[in-house]
Amino acid sequence: MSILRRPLKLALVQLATGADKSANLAHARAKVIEAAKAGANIIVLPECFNSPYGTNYFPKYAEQLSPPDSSESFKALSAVAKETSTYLVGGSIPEIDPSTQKLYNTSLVFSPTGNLLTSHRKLHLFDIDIPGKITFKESEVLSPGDKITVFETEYGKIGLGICYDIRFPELAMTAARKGCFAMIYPGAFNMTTGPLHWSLLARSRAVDNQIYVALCSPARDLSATYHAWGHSMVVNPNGEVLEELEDLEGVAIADLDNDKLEEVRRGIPVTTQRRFDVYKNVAE
Ligand SMILES: NC(=O)CC(=O)C(=O)O
Repeated sequence: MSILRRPLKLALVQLATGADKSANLAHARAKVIEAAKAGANIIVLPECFNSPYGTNYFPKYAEQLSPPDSSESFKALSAVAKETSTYLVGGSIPEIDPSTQKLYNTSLVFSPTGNLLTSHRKLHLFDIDIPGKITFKESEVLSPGDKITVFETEYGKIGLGICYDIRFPELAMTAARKGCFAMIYPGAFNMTTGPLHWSLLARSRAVDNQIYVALCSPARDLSATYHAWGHSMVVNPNGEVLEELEDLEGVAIADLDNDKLEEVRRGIPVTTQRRFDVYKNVAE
């Protein structure tokens, strides 16, 4: 059976965001509607699309996601998924768990009827220190998630990670082995790691697993404290970039189909040549 059951249009909304949450939500709604009008079936928003990205902002912008009525962002995302009858990968937002007071970087995914399909809490926290360039420590305020996220759509299964999660090939590999045709990562690389690794990692995860990979960034805002790299992109199972934006706001739309996936897997059959008898347990 095909792992991508029928062709689809995937849209990445590289959103220009600011400090006003309600304005960000309204703007996201307008861009999702624009993408849907262009024929998109699955639409993706960026990491931290309703707030600036930075450890000092997470507590201020955090929302409780249960019950859903308590979250302005949950309601807005669900409503626009339903209004446009599209699958919506709602980027990520800072979440607070009211029972533990812990904060998470969380992505919500909605079905075309506006129902929550799944949520993913960023598994690997972005803690880096590159002297003279960038120091960022999400773990000072955030807690990590503890599960792999794969969701079912009428097109097939999709794996979900957030930004830094892409640096861990085990996650994409596990999702691919569960039958996913794509990995989607809302993300916000920066002016140091963006040029170095953004495209390389997207293409690597695609080639490793012979799947589609999509990365969706906020647009770059030089007045913000964190300068996002932008360059939202869709890569095919051969590691070729199908669509890529620059740094400004925009919508990238790519056509995904099973023929390409099968052609790549037939041509270079690594998917069926794995030697799990030799590397049974990569965690050893
Ligand atoms: N922002 C992130 O989570 C990750 C990132 O910028 C990087 O890995 O580089």
